[in-house]
Amino acid sequence: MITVYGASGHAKVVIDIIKSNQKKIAQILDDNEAITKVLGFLVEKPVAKTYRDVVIAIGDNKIRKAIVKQLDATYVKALIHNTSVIGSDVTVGNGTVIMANAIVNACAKIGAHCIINSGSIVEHDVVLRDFVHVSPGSIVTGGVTVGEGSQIGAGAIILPNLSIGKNVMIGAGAVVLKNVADNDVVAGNPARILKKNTNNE
Ligand SMILES: CC(=O)SCCNC(=O)CCNC(=O)[C@H](O)C(C)(C)COP(=O)(O)OP(=O)(O)OC[C@H]1O[C@@H](n2cnc3c(N)ncnc32)[C@H](O)[C@@H]1OP(=O)(O)O
Repeated sequence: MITVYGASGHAKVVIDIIKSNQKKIAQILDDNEAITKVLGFLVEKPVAKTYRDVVIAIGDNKIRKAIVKQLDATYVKALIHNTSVIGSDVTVGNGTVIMANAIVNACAKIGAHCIINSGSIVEHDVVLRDFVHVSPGSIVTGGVTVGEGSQIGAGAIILPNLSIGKNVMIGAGAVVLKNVADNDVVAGNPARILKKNTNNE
C-alpha cells in the first residue's frame, strides 16, 4: 500500500504507475484544500508527519524537497513503470519515480526523489544527484552528471560527459554543448544562459 503525497497533475501520472504495477493506494494527501478528488480518489489533508511507503508526487523540485524534509517517512524504494527499460548495474534512490517508456541505461546512478519522466532517456554512466527532474522526451547522454535539484526541460539534449550544476533549469528543447554552472537557467540551441534560477530561495 502506497501513500501518494500530492494530488495535482504529476500525481495523476504517479497514480497510473501504481495502478499499472498492480499496487494499492493507501491514501492521497495534499495541503491544497481546493483539491478534493483526483482520478476518482478522495484527497485528504495531511495531518500526521509520519508515514510509511510514501511517494512524493510533486513535480516541482523545490516543493518536493521541502516536503521530504518535513516528513518523518519511509519512502518507496522507487516507483518504476513497467514499460520503462532499466539497464544493468543501474542504481535508483528512494522515492524516485521512473515513468512510462523512460530508458535508463547501464551503470547510471539515479539519486533519491528524482523524476525520470515519460519517454526520457538517461544514458549509460550518467549520475543524477537527488531531486533531479528529467522532463518528458529529454536525453541525458552518456557520462553526464546532473547536480541536486536541477531540471532538464522537455525535449532537451545534454551532450556526453558534461557537468550540469545544482539547481539548474534547462529550457525545453535546449541543446546543451557546455558545462552549466550551479543555479543557471539556460535555453536554446546551442543553449545559452538566460538568467539565474531563483527557485531555490
Ligand atoms: C510532465 C510535464 O509537463 S514536465 C514539465 C516540463 N517543463 C518544461 O520543460 C518547461 C521548461 N521551461 C522552459 O523552457 C522555460 O521557458 C524557461 C525555464 C527556459 C524560461 O522560463 P522564463 O524564465 O519564464 O522565461 P521567459 O518565458 O520569460 O522567456 C525569456 C526569454 O527566453 C526565451 N525562451 C524561454 N524558454 C525558451 C526555450 N525553452 N528555448 C528557447 N528560448 C526560450 C523566450 O523566448 C524569451 O526570449 P526574449 O527575451 O527574446 O523574448
